[in-house]
Amino acid sequence: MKTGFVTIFGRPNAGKSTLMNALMGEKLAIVSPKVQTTRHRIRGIITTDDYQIILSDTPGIIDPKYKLQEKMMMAVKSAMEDSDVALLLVDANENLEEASQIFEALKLKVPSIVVINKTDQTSKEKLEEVYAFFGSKSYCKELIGISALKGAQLNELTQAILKYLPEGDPFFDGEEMTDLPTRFFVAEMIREKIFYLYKEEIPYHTTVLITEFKDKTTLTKIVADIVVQRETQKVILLGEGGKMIKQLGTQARKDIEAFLGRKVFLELFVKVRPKWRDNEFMLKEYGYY
Ligand SMILES: Nc1nc2c(ncn2[C@@H]2O[C@H](COP(=O)(O)OP(=O)(O)OP(=O)(O)O)[C@@H](O)[C@H]2O)c(=O)[nH]1
Repeated sequence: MKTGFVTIFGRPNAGKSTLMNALMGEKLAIVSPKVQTTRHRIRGIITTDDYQIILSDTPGIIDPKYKLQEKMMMAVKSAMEDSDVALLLVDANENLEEASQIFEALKLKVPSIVVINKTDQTSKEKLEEVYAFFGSKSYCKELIGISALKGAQLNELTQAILKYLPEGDPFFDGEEMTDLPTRFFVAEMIREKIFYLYKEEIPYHTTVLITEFKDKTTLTKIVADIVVQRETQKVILLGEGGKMIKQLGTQARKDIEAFLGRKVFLELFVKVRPKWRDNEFMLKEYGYY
């Protein structure tokens, strides 16, 4: 059996989370059109009779400006240290030179597959240019074009990954899909809705903390704090007469119900915690290690 750790690296918005979900056939990682949606390393486990791939989605690689972003980059680093294969994901339409510089700077010691994403919205000529560009790079063991969104060429990608995975016994039970707790995904689903519903900086100043999670006979009761940095952000989150937070709650609850497969009672509170993104203690409390 082939077993090993595969990490998806790439710049913000390359489509890492979309690829992770497409390979898993399940939505584990949250996705949004905004950059820096992913803040943690998220592990998904794919087990078949022939292989176990332990896939990691990582935050987009950036130059950190505040402590939260430093933590995000530490998540990238820790994923780097225990991978057998790296997927270097690039949006076919992004700046290739900048993407390549980042891949080079990772100084990966493991085989790297350059994965060109978003081929569904890329012209043939442009794709040829991208292939030629990465094909000549020394870190590129293998080159493959996909569309994570449309699910194109994913079998080919899996076959390419398997070529480089070592033989070994599975690390996880075949039934397990992730090593992260349910609460984590619930908080992420709320966070995803914030990325969709609120404009500009709001999602970047916000985090979500699950404070209560109780399975009752007919439903699961979930209470969460939405943490922001300033009073003005709290006002925006709530919206006029609480309109926005109500919408957020309804949308998040629907996703959580589908995820848990049972009815959910979701209660949301907005808390102001000045400068939480730069506070080591609060970052820990909110799950950023
Ligand atoms: N057209 C097209 N869009 C895609 C594809 N893959 C991802 N996207 C879109 O690109 C955007 C970013 O996708 P994500 O999966 O959140 O990207 P990410 O790399 O995880 O982003 P960060 O969290 O910023 O690191 C979303 O709007 C996706 O729907 C693709 O193959 N084709």
